[in-house]
Amino acid sequence: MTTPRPHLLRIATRKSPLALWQSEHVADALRAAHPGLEVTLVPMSTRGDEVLDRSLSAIGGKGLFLKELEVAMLRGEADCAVHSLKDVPMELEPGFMLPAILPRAEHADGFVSNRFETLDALPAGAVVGTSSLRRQAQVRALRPDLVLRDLRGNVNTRLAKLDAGEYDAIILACAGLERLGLEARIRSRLTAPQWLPAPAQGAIAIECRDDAGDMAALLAALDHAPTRRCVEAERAMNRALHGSCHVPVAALASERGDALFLQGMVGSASDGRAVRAEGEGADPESLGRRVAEQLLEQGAGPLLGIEPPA
Ligand SMILES: NCc1[nH]cc(CCC(=O)O)c1CC(=O)O
Repeated sequence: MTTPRPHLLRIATRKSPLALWQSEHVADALRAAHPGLEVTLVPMSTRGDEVLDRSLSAIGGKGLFLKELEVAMLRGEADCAVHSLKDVPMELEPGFMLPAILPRAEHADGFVSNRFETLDALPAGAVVGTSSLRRQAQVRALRPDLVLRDLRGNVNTRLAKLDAGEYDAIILACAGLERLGLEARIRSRLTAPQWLPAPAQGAIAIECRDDAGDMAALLAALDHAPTRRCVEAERAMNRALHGSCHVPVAALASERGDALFLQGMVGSASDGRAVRAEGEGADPESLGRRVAEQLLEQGAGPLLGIEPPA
Protein backbone atom coordinates (compact mmCIF):
# COMPACT_ATOMS: atom_id res chain seq x y z
CA MET A 1 0.00 0.00 0.00
CA THR A 2 1.30 3.48 -0.83
CA THR A 3 0.31 6.67 0.91
CA PRO A 4 -1.25 9.27 -1.37
CA ARG A 5 1.14 11.92 -2.67
CA PRO A 6 0.65 15.30 -0.98
CA HIS A 7 -1.35 17.59 -3.29
CA LEU A 8 -1.05 20.84 -1.37
CA LEU A 9 2.11 22.41 -0.06
CA ARG A 10 2.11 25.52 2.15
CA ILE A 11 5.29 27.61 2.40
CA ALA A 12 5.78 29.78 5.50
CA THR A 13 7.65 32.93 4.60
CA ARG A 14 8.72 36.26 6.04
CA LYS A 15 7.04 39.26 4.48
CA SER A 16 10.03 41.28 3.29
CA PRO A 17 10.16 41.74 -0.49
CA LEU A 18 13.30 39.57 -0.65
CA ALA A 19 11.77 36.77 1.43
CA LEU A 20 8.61 36.83 -0.69
CA TRP A 21 10.63 36.73 -3.92
CA GLN A 22 12.60 33.74 -2.64
CA SER A 23 9.48 31.90 -1.54
CA GLU A 24 7.74 32.56 -4.89
CA HIS A 25 10.87 31.30 -6.61
CA VAL A 26 10.73 28.07 -4.59
CA ALA A 27 6.96 27.77 -5.21
CA ASP A 28 7.51 28.07 -8.98
CA ALA A 29 10.29 25.50 -8.92
CA LEU A 30 8.11 23.07 -6.94
CA ARG A 31 5.17 23.51 -9.34
CA ALA A 32 7.52 22.83 -12.26
CA ALA A 33 9.03 19.77 -10.59
CA HIS A 34 5.66 18.33 -9.50
CA PRO A 35 2.88 19.04 -12.03
CA GLY A 36 -0.50 19.06 -10.28
CA LEU A 37 0.94 20.08 -6.92
CA GLU A 38 -0.75 23.16 -5.48
CA VAL A 39 1.73 25.46 -3.73
CA THR A 40 0.67 28.44 -1.59
CA LEU A 41 2.51 30.99 0.56
CA VAL A 42 1.78 31.66 4.23
CA PRO A 43 3.39 35.09 4.86
CA MET A 44 4.14 35.94 8.47
CA SER A 45 6.03 38.49 10.51
CA THR A 46 8.96 37.46 12.71
CA ARG A 47 10.48 39.18 15.74
CA GLY A 48 13.67 39.68 13.76
CA ASP A 49 11.69 41.80 11.27
CA GLU A 50 9.77 43.76 13.88
CA VAL A 51 12.48 44.85 16.28
CA LEU A 52 14.65 47.27 14.32
CA ASP A 53 15.85 49.59 17.07
CA ARG A 54 18.15 47.10 18.77
CA SER A 55 20.97 44.98 17.37
CA LEU A 56 20.10 41.41 16.42
CA SER A 57 22.60 40.02 18.92
CA ALA A 58 20.91 41.97 21.71
CA ILE A 59 17.48 40.46 21.01
CA GLY A 60 18.59 36.88 20.44
CA GLY A 61 20.29 36.51 17.08
CA LYS A 62 19.30 35.45 13.64
CA GLY A 63 17.30 32.48 14.88
CA LEU A 64 14.61 35.08 15.47
CA PHE A 65 13.98 35.17 11.74
CA LEU A 66 13.14 31.44 11.82
CA LYS A 67 11.26 30.99 15.10
CA GLU A 68 7.74 32.01 14.06
CA LEU A 69 8.05 30.03 10.83
CA GLU A 70 9.08 26.93 12.79
CA VAL A 71 6.17 27.37 15.17
CA ALA A 72 3.83 27.48 12.15
CA MET A 73 5.28 24.17 10.94
CA LEU A 74 4.94 22.60 14.40
CA ARG A 75 1.31 23.70 14.55
CA GLY A 76 0.62 22.20 11.13
CA GLU A 77 -0.14 25.61 9.62
CA ALA A 78 2.66 25.31 7.06
CA ASP A 79 4.61 22.43 5.51
CA CYS A 80 7.94 24.11 4.98
CA ALA A 81 9.73 27.44 5.23
CA VAL A 82 12.08 29.20 2.84
CA HIS A 83 15.19 30.98 4.13
CA SER A 84 18.35 32.70 2.99
CA LEU A 85 20.73 30.01 4.20
CA LYS A 86 23.14 32.61 5.54
CA ASP A 87 20.44 33.61 8.07
CA VAL A 88 19.98 30.01 9.29
CA PRO A 89 21.84 29.24 12.55
CA MET A 90 24.68 26.68 12.28
CA GLU A 91 22.74 24.29 14.54
CA LEU A 92 19.16 23.77 13.38
CA GLU A 93 16.40 23.54 15.96
CA PRO A 94 15.91 19.87 16.93
CA GLY A 95 13.13 18.29 14.86
CA PHE A 96 13.90 20.24 11.69
CA MET A 97 15.92 19.53 8.55
CA LEU A 98 16.93 21.20 5.30
CA PRO A 99 15.67 18.84 2.56
CA ALA A 100 16.78 21.18 -0.23
CA ILE A 101 19.44 23.80 -0.86
CA LEU A 102 18.87 25.51 -4.21
CA PRO A 103 21.56 26.34 -6.78
CA ARG A 104 23.56 29.26 -5.45
CA ALA A 105 23.09 32.67 -7.02
CA GLU A 106 25.94 35.15 -6.92
CA HIS A 107 27.81 34.84 -3.62
CA ALA A 108 29.57 38.22 -3.62
CA ASP A 109 28.87 41.34 -1.60
CA GLY A 110 28.20 44.42 -3.68
CA PHE A 111 29.54 47.94 -3.15
CA VAL A 112 26.62 50.36 -3.51
CA SER A 113 27.09 54.11 -3.72
CA ASN A 114 25.69 57.05 -5.64
CA ARG A 115 29.06 58.80 -5.95
CA PHE A 116 31.88 56.26 -5.84
CA GLU A 117 32.73 53.18 -7.88
CA THR A 118 34.72 51.09 -5.40
CA LEU A 119 35.69 50.81 -1.74
CA ASP A 120 39.21 51.92 -2.75
CA ALA A 121 37.84 55.07 -4.37
CA LEU A 122 36.21 56.38 -1.16
CA PRO A 123 38.00 59.40 0.34
CA ALA A 124 39.32 59.17 3.91
CA GLY A 125 36.55 59.75 6.43
CA ALA A 126 33.78 58.62 4.08
CA VAL A 127 30.85 56.96 5.87
CA VAL A 128 30.06 53.30 5.10
CA GLY A 129 26.77 51.84 6.30
CA THR A 130 26.47 48.24 7.46
CA SER A 131 25.43 46.52 10.68
CA SER A 132 27.10 43.26 9.71
CA LEU A 133 30.14 42.63 11.94
CA ARG A 134 31.64 40.61 9.10
CA ARG A 135 31.35 43.52 6.68
CA GLN A 136 32.53 46.01 9.30
CA ALA A 137 35.61 43.87 10.04
CA GLN A 138 36.55 43.63 6.38
CA VAL A 139 36.09 47.38 5.80
CA ARG A 140 38.28 48.08 8.87
CA ALA A 141 40.97 45.67 7.62
CA LEU A 142 41.09 47.18 4.12
CA ARG A 143 40.30 50.84 4.86
CA PRO A 144 40.96 51.79 8.50
CA ASP A 145 40.47 55.44 7.51
CA LEU A 146 36.73 55.07 6.79
CA VAL A 147 33.89 55.68 9.24
CA LEU A 148 31.45 52.81 9.89
CA ARG A 149 27.85 53.46 10.79
CA ASP A 150 25.05 51.01 11.61
CA LEU A 151 22.42 50.29 8.97
CA ARG A 152 19.60 47.81 9.49
CA GLY A 153 16.28 47.13 7.80
CA ASN A 154 15.38 45.32 4.62
CA VAL A 155 17.20 45.91 1.35
CA ASN A 156 14.85 48.69 0.16
CA THR A 157 15.06 50.51 3.50
CA ARG A 158 18.85 50.42 3.39
CA LEU A 159 18.93 51.80 -0.16
CA ALA A 160 16.52 54.58 0.83
CA LYS A 161 18.85 55.59 3.69
CA LEU A 162 21.79 55.67 1.27
CA ASP A 163 19.79 57.83 -1.15
CA ALA A 164 18.81 60.17 1.70
CA GLY A 165 22.51 60.97 2.07
CA GLU A 166 23.10 59.27 5.43
CA TYR A 167 26.02 57.26 4.02
CA ASP A 168 28.58 57.59 1.22
CA ALA A 169 28.34 53.89 0.48
CA ILE A 170 26.67 50.75 1.77
CA ILE A 171 27.39 47.06 1.28
CA LEU A 172 24.70 44.56 0.32
CA ALA A 173 24.65 41.01 -1.00
CA CYS A 174 24.55 41.01 -4.82
CA ALA A 175 22.13 38.06 -4.74
CA GLY A 176 19.50 40.04 -2.85
CA LEU A 177 19.82 43.06 -5.12
CA GLU A 178 19.55 40.90 -8.24
CA ARG A 179 16.48 39.08 -6.95
CA LEU A 180 14.76 42.41 -6.33
CA GLY A 181 15.63 43.71 -9.81
CA LEU A 182 18.10 46.17 -8.29
CA GLU A 183 21.26 44.88 -9.93
CA ALA A 184 21.88 48.33 -11.44
CA ARG A 185 22.62 49.61 -7.90
CA ILE A 186 25.78 47.47 -7.72
CA ARG A 187 28.76 49.76 -8.49
CA SER A 188 31.33 47.00 -8.06
CA ARG A 189 31.79 43.60 -6.49
CA LEU A 190 33.83 42.90 -3.38
CA THR A 191 35.79 39.79 -4.28
CA ALA A 192 38.01 37.06 -2.81
CA PRO A 193 40.59 36.74 -1.45
CA GLN A 194 40.52 40.29 0.00
CA TRP A 195 36.79 40.16 0.69
CA LEU A 196 34.75 37.07 1.53
CA PRO A 197 30.97 36.66 1.82
CA ALA A 198 29.00 35.26 4.74
CA PRO A 199 28.95 31.48 4.95
CA ALA A 200 26.23 30.29 2.51
CA GLN A 201 25.52 33.76 1.14
CA GLY A 202 23.49 33.56 -2.08
CA ALA A 203 21.99 30.13 -1.28
CA ILE A 204 18.29 29.57 -0.55
CA ALA A 205 17.32 26.68 1.76
CA ILE A 206 14.01 24.95 2.40
CA GLU A 207 13.34 23.86 5.97
CA CYS A 208 10.77 21.28 7.07
CA ARG A 209 10.04 19.01 10.03
CA ASP A 210 12.26 15.96 10.07
CA ASP A 211 9.13 13.80 10.29
CA ALA A 212 7.75 15.32 7.07
CA GLY A 213 8.14 12.06 5.11
CA ASP A 214 6.62 12.34 1.60
CA MET A 215 6.63 16.11 1.86
CA ALA A 216 10.39 16.14 2.47
CA ALA A 217 10.86 13.89 -0.56
CA LEU A 218 8.93 16.35 -2.76
CA LEU A 219 11.08 19.23 -1.48
CA ALA A 220 14.33 17.28 -1.97
CA ALA A 221 13.71 17.38 -5.74
CA LEU A 222 15.04 20.97 -5.64
CA ASP A 223 18.30 20.10 -3.92
CA HIS A 224 21.48 21.08 -5.78
CA ALA A 225 24.31 18.81 -4.66
CA PRO A 226 27.29 21.02 -5.68
CA THR A 227 25.83 24.01 -3.80
CA ARG A 228 25.11 21.82 -0.78
CA ARG A 229 28.72 20.62 -0.66
CA CYS A 230 30.10 24.17 -0.83
CA VAL A 231 27.82 25.62 1.82
CA GLU A 232 28.36 22.59 4.07
CA ALA A 233 32.09 23.32 4.08
CA GLU A 234 31.46 27.01 4.84
CA ARG A 235 28.98 26.24 7.61
CA ALA A 236 31.20 23.49 9.08
CA MET A 237 34.02 26.03 9.36
CA ASN A 238 31.74 28.54 11.03
CA ARG A 239 30.33 25.88 13.38
CA ALA A 240 33.83 24.79 14.41
CA LEU A 241 34.53 28.42 15.35
CA HIS A 242 31.38 28.44 17.50
CA GLY A 243 30.13 30.79 14.85
CA SER A 244 26.94 32.52 15.57
CA CYS A 245 26.06 35.42 13.38
CA HIS A 246 27.45 37.82 15.96
CA VAL A 247 31.07 37.23 15.10
CA PRO A 248 32.90 38.48 12.03
CA VAL A 249 33.37 35.19 10.19
CA ALA A 250 33.48 34.95 6.41
CA ALA A 251 33.87 31.89 4.19
CA LEU A 252 33.75 30.92 0.56
CA ALA A 253 34.00 27.43 -0.93
CA SER A 254 34.17 26.64 -4.63
CA GLU A 255 34.58 23.47 -6.64
CA ARG A 256 38.07 22.58 -7.82
CA GLY A 257 37.77 19.50 -9.96
CA ASP A 258 36.31 16.83 -7.70
CA ALA A 259 37.45 18.66 -4.58
CA LEU A 260 36.46 21.85 -2.80
CA PHE A 261 38.58 24.93 -2.18
CA LEU A 262 37.66 26.80 1.01
CA GLN A 263 38.81 30.27 2.07
CA GLY A 264 38.01 31.59 5.54
CA MET A 265 38.46 34.79 7.52
CA VAL A 266 37.89 35.86 11.11
CA GLY A 267 38.16 39.55 11.85
CA SER A 268 37.52 42.25 14.38
CA ALA A 269 34.85 44.84 13.77
CA SER A 270 36.52 47.20 16.24
CA ASP A 271 40.16 47.32 15.17
CA GLY A 272 40.57 45.69 11.75
CA ARG A 273 42.69 42.74 12.86
CA ALA A 274 42.01 39.70 10.68
CA VAL A 275 43.29 36.17 10.22
CA ARG A 276 42.88 34.15 7.04
CA ALA A 277 43.25 30.51 6.06
CA GLU A 278 42.42 28.26 3.14
CA GLY A 279 42.42 24.59 2.24
CA GLU A 280 41.38 21.99 -0.25
CA GLY A 281 39.63 18.67 0.29
CA ALA A 282 36.93 16.30 -0.83
CA ASP A 283 34.88 16.08 2.36
CA PRO A 284 33.04 19.35 3.14
CA GLU A 285 32.76 18.72 6.89
CA SER A 286 36.41 17.85 7.51
CA LEU A 287 37.62 20.61 5.18
CA GLY A 288 35.55 23.15 7.11
CA ARG A 289 36.95 21.92 10.42
CA ARG A 290 40.53 21.93 9.11
CA VAL A 291 40.32 25.54 7.90
CA ALA A 292 38.74 26.52 11.23
CA GLU A 293 41.68 24.90 13.08
CA GLN A 294 44.14 26.86 10.96
CA LEU A 295 42.26 30.07 11.74
CA LEU A 296 42.46 29.27 15.46
CA GLU A 297 46.20 28.51 15.18
CA GLN A 298 46.64 31.93 13.65
CA GLY A 299 44.88 33.65 16.52
CA ALA A 300 41.20 33.60 15.67
CA GLY A 301 40.35 32.59 19.25
CA PRO A 302 40.89 35.98 20.90
CA LEU A 303 39.08 37.69 18.01
CA LEU A 304 36.10 35.43 18.59
CA GLY A 305 36.32 35.88 22.34
CA ILE A 306 36.59 32.12 22.91
CA GLU A 307 40.07 32.22 24.44
CA PRO A 308 42.10 34.96 26.13
CA PRO A 309 44.72 36.84 24.08
CA ALA A 310 48.17 35.18 24.28
N1 LIG B 1 21.18 39.88 6.11
C1 LIG B 1 19.96 39.84 5.39
C2 LIG B 1 20.08 39.07 4.13
N2 LIG B 1 19.92 37.74 4.11
C3 LIG B 1 20.14 37.30 2.83
C4 LIG B 1 20.43 38.39 2.05
C5 LIG B 1 20.75 38.36 0.61
C6 LIG B 1 20.46 37.08 -0.12
C7 LIG B 1 21.43 35.97 0.13
O1 LIG B 1 22.55 36.17 0.64
O2 LIG B 1 21.09 34.83 -0.22
C8 LIG B 1 20.38 39.53 2.85
C9 LIG B 1 20.58 40.94 2.45
C10 LIG B 1 22.03 41.35 2.46
O3 LIG B 1 22.85 40.82 3.22
O4 LIG B 1 22.37 42.28 1.71
